[in-house]
Amino acid sequence: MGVRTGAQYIEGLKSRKPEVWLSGRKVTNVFEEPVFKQPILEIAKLYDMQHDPEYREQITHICEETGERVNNAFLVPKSYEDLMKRRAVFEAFAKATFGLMGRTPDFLNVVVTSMYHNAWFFEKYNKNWADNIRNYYKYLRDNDLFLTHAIINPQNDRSKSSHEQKDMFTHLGAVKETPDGLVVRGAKMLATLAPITDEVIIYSFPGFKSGDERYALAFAIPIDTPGLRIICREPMQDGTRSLFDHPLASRFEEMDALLVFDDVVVPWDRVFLYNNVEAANLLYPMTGAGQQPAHQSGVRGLIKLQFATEVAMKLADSIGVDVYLNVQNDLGELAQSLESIRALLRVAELEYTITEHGEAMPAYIPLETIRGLLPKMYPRAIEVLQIIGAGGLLMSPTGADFENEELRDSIENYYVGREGVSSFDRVSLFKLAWDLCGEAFGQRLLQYERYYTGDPIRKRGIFYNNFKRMHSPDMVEEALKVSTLKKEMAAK
Ligand SMILES: Cc1cc2nc3c(=O)[nH]c(=O)nc-3n(C[C@H](O)[C@H](O)[C@H](O)COP(=O)(O)OP(=O)(O)OC[C@H]3O[C@@H](n4cnc5c(N)ncnc54)[C@H](O)[C@@H]3O)c2cc1C
Repeated sequence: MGVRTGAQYIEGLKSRKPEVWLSGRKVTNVFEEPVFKQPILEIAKLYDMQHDPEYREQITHICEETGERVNNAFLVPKSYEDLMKRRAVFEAFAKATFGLMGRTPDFLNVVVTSMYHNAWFFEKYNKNWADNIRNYYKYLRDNDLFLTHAIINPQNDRSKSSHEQKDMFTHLGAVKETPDGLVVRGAKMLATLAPITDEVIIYSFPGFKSGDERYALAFAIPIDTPGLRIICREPMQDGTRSLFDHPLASRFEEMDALLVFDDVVVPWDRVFLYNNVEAANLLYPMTGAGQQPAHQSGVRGLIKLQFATEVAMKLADSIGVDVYLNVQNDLGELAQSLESIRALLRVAELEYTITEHGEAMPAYIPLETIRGLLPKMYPRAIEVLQIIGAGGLLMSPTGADFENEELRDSIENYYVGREGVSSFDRVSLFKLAWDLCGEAFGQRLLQYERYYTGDPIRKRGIFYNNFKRMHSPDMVEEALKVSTLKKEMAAK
């Protein structure tokens, strides 16, 4: 089939009946559910972009194997030019969503593409696993599917490993083997956008210990597989809020969910790894499943930071406070953060390496530096928005107030900004800013930036250990050479 349209994506959703729980009730029709409707339409727009002459050549290519047009997320990058083709789709999708949707289809399609190219890793342990990941990649690519993923065990007792939890199947684990497939039971988190995807892929961050064999798993199944229950967190909007009052929160909410597997049968041809602690721990670092999507996250993070910076600049300008040094200082800081991330991303792309298996890999150090800095820079951008908007963020009337004749004079007089900024423009802008920095929607966006790629504290620890391994302190050794004391002592 090759690239789908938005309508085909929606048809796919309508053809499935996943078990989705939302605020205490079972959702019977995902597409008609108000909470999901607008986010579905936003994702559908991304699928339509693949056919739009403005984007088509930049974000898709003709697949050598099938002759069909497919998304660049499915391109195995072998050169700098290929990395740029992938960047084009990351950037186009991120710009279309202002960087506010992190798990757009390109994210996990890049993960599976990288696993496919590194099927040698699976082959080391089991030939069937390698065949399965190769076939799965082709299935995804040729049907242009949208995945969610759940790679974290639920937060129960973090001081104990999976096999030490009170219940053997609190964390997702294998129950038994059957001729039809592997039976799995237990939970995984935090499957963003799960209700509106086609399939789910399960794998894990490293950290399994001996005794955790049954939890050392990787597989993918359709999102409506019997026994798979999707329990959504409380929604942050009810799907009926006006676009004027909530221009972002009403459109871009990414639902997060806990996945519960109630004796789900995973067909054997969908099992990529099982019962092997070593393989489960090495999957993430050895297959590019961590590093390749960091390119997508870096591009997406840059656009999101750019968006927050632009909103802050426009907000300050609209009420004339950017004449003050303190405000210029805060805005200058955001602009410098933005430029730092932009530069790091370029370095990651320009300093790419080719792995021994022929895959172009954006550079680890700058990508991980982005991952380490954004969880500090983005919350700071949100703080600056709150500081500059101050009380004005809490005085916006609603769209309904604008439409009421009786209030017209008051609204037109008292909500205006600096000269040339009408009350309508000023209030619209402040509402946009409040969605980002005040609404529960905005707080989730902030929490996403802190945690979407794992615990930033442990990530930075891992980064430092890798940096230390890759970086010898030559300058210090050079500086210490001037002292002759060591030689004199050795001579004695
Ligand atoms: C908005 C959002 C969307 C997400 N989307 C997805 C998704 O689509 N798919 C997915 O799989 N995951 C997703 N995640 C989950 C994300 O991967 C995790 O939040 C992240 O890995 C951190 O794990 P945790 O939340 O369980 O925190 P924990 O690991 O429980 O950490 C909680 C606190 O305890 C500390 N801590 C815990 N264990 C240790 C330890 N061993 N050593 C030192 N300190 C420790 C941490 O530093 C942290 O402060 C999402 C998260 C968020 C917030």
